[in-house]
Amino acid sequence: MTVEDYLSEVIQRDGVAHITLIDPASQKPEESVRLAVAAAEGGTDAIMLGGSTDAGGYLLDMTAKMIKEKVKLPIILFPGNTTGFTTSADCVLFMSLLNSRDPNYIVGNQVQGAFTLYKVGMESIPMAYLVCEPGGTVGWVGDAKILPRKKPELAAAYALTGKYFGMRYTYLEAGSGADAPLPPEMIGTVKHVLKDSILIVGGGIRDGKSAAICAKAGADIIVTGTVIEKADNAKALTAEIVQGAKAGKKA
Ligand SMILES: CC(C)=CCC/C(C)=C/CC/C(C)=C/CC/C(C)=C/COP(=O)(O)OP(=O)(O)O
Ligand SMILES: O=P(O)(O)OC[C@@H](O)CO
Ligand SMILES: [Mg+2]
Repeated sequence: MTVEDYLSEVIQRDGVAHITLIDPASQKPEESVRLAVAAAEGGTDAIMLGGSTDAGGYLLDMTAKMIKEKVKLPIILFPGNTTGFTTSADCVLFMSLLNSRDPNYIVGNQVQGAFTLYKVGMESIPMAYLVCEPGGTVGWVGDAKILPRKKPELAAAYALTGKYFGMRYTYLEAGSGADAPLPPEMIGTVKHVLKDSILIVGGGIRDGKSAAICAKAGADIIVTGTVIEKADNAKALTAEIVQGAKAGKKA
């Protein structure tokens, strides 16, 4: 089964899926494996690997291989540039930062990576990546024209543009470690125009309650990274966030 079909099944079954983001550059591969195992035990649905600085290469490759040995969940690449590719994963989010001012993040990195992807034949999912306020490191690195939280219709216009380009996923990003998750009004406005297209929401989600709010507002997939990397008990916190999201969707 493709990763895309697997995630669609999870969303069909539970209303929402949860993905754990691990930045291979933030810790040694052994520590990333420990986090991935804890997240899997806590009920996450997939592992995503990526970072906006020092995005890939040897550490990414080692981390993906070692996680694959211990965790049965799909490993999805979330590349900051072409170094974010490794054949040791199952799928890549082939994304365009649509609200970037830098053509390299809209299409340039993708052109550089296209033939690698063609030759290895890895599954890829076309995705509109939209960086919203505050935007964090990725907003700076990706030279984004940050989408204001109080103007959800601007984010919705970008999301529709991605959809009309044929992108099946849209990722509404507040930036890793954002003080607060994106407002439900923004998530709801974007999901309203996307209809059946998949909406990922991430950045600043730290507990079950905020995961529930994002899911109820319209997120199909919730991503958490920073909190899990910093948690004393990554398994328990993942379980709280996963259960919060899934219960929130049904509420
Ligand atoms: C498809 C290909 C080959 C490349 C895509 C290139 C694009 C569009 C990149 C977008 C801009 C960018 C730098 C994205 C990185 C996304 C990412 C992995 C962010 C999250 O990483 P964390 O480690 O949580 O946070 P940091 O930002 O602190 O690293
Ligand atoms: O690290 P956090 O704040 O959970 O953000 C996750 C993800 O949206 C970052 O790309
Ligand atoms: Mg990082």
